[in-house]
Amino acid sequence: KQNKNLPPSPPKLPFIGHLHQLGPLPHQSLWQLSKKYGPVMLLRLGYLPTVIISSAEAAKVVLKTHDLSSCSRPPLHGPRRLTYNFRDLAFAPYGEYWREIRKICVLELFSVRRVQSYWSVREEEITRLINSISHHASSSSPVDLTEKLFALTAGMIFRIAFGTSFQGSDFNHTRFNEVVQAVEATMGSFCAAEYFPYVGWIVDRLSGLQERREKVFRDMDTFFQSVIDDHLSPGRTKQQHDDIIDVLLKIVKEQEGFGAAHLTEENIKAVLLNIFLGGVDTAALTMVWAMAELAKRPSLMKKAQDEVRNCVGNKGKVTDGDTDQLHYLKMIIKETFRLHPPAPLLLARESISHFEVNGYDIYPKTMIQVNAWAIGRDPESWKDPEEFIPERFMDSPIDVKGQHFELLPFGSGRRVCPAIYMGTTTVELGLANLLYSFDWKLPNGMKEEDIDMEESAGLSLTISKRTPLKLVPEKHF
Ligand code: HEM
Repeated sequence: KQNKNLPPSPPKLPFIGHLHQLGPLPHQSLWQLSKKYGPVMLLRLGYLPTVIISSAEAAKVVLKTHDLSSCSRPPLHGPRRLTYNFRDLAFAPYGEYWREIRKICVLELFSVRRVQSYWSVREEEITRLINSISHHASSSSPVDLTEKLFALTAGMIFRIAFGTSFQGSDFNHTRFNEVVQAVEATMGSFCAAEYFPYVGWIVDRLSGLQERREKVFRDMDTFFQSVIDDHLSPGRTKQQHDDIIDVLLKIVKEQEGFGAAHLTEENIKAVLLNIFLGGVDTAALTMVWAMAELAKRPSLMKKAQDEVRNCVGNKGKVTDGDTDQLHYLKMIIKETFRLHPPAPLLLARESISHFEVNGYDIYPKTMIQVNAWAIGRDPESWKDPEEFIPERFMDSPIDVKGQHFELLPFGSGRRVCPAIYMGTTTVELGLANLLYSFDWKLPNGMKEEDIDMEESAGLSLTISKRTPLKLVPEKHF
């Protein structure tokens, strides 16, 4: 194409293209590159043409103006096997199947009504968390908040999906955690076949990746199948509320409300995988980063505690209905999402048809990565972008639902996270209870500036804090 106007690119190396530019924290390397090459940049990752978007303005053009042209997902080798050949929601290409499964998930699994019906699960799991932290408070010993908050979200999602708690189930939750972690590690592993067609699979076979992926797939499949079989067994006692497997099994049985495609148990397992990958890490990471930012700034911590304690009084715990009034806490959460979006590059998209961004041509089958992490730090959109200032959201209309392109923790457009309500409810309730029930001190000898705010390196879809957050709780209520 003679007249094509491609986005700017850094110099590339033969064969590997720009892969060497990615570094251990790809969103940070891409942010640095965007300062030189601009908010719309073209990279070649091996053979894969990839456009990186790093400003709110360009993100709006891609995710809003040209949402339809850019809303597919690249058929990556990493997730292919683990999602039963893209029979899930998150990695499925755009088309009839994705539209139908998305409709079901939005209406049946993530609706406000459904999420509210799980209020008792949330409250019981939070009570369990508070009780376990109270043990540390009585001995004034530091508590590993990273571990506790991951246990909280895993416990909630496990019960919401499977209708039974870790404690009351026949399923070994240590085994379950191992399976989920192995899936995440495999998805995040460097996969040569992604970038080098025809020859990459040889590298993956030699490095053992293919074999590891196959093993992880078999473990995950066996686990999900045993839970499904348990739900189908005639002797099973019915729970008060349908869990996610009940809802999906009903749809598979009746095949109702689903268009041309035929749903099977494989689709249930693939969607369950999305729920575990999407639901556990994201909310836990957000709470860990928020507590770390507050521990660094005791005056903000005190302000948030005063708000929640004044609002809830002596009730003993914060419940679902209370969080609506916690305006300062909501500002803290937005500020945490701005500086620490759990999925810094969202999920990769793939263009379906030609369109233009800032005058540059984007051709079909181009991978598109929106760097939400870089956009949250863009001085064009934010004053003092590196500072943690929740008050910046006072009297501001900016929210996280995908309409304000300077703040995109859940993405935007057709592929926006379908579980925003579920995610924010968990984060709000978890943080509100931690702030209500305890005062938080730093372990002996540690100063605010000693708190490690570095991110852990890796190719995984989410970013965590490099070191676990350990704080000493003092019981308040
Ligand atoms: C703080 C919590 C959460 C954050 C920050 C978050 C973030 C995201 C992001 C950035 C995307 C990609 C959006 C895009 O491509 O434009 C996404 C998609 C998705 N999320 Fe979430 N998420 C959260 C909670 C959850 C939960 C609790 C679930 C399920 C239980 C979930 C399930 C999904 C699914 C299935 C998709 C794929 C949607 C599609 O491709 O059509 N997420 N999420």
